[in-house]
Amino acid sequence: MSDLLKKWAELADVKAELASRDWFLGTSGNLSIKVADQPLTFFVTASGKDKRKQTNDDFLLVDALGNPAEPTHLKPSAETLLHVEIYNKTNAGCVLHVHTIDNNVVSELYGDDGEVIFTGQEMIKAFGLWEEDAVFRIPIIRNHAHIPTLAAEFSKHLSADSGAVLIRNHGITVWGRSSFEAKKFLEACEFLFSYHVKLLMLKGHKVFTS
Ligand SMILES: CSC[C@@H](O)[C@@H](O)C(=O)COP(=O)(O)O
Ligand SMILES: [Zn+2]
Repeated sequence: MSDLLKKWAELADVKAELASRDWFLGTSGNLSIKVADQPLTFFVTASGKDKRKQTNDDFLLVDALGNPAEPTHLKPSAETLLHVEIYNKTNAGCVLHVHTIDNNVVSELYGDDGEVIFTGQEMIKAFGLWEEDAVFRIPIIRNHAHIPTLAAEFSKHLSADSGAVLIRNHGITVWGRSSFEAKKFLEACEFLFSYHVKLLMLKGHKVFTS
């Protein structure tokens, strides 16, 4: 198998796994994997597709500006510019973006604070934070409809080779050095969001019934 096909297969595997979690509702979500550094090329999901389906049109190769790197009838994801920012500013190898109810609820709950903070939970070790009192922060940015504006705001939070940013009432974008790391980050984020939302709901319930 060529290196290009290996990258395609790697991204297809991640996509299938996220689909099995039902994280691509209503054609939402986009994924990418870096293929080469100089010049930058990466596979990104084609825009507007049902990402739960597996087809030969799932991904296309794009360049450092997010434009198709070879002739194709496919359109790169509407949010390709965010992927471009990540690959240009970090050593990330893979970028994952999903819309879930939990990530949207958390982004709205803490949107005015500009970040959500997690501490005292075993799961934050997934982000490489091993100290008992470690704190994990996820920035929350406004959901600008104008993608270059969204990408510019998103870009301010790109200082590490792995990380996560919530886009308010939209979704989460996570990146990692490898597809393994990006998926681990995404799963850990969604675990924390789901835990937090359930805890708040139960606490509210307790307040009302006690
Ligand atoms: C209901 S999908 C909304 C889209 O604008 C976008 O947010 C998204 O995640 C998918 O867009 P896509 O262009 O398919 O990558
Ligand atoms: Zn989106």
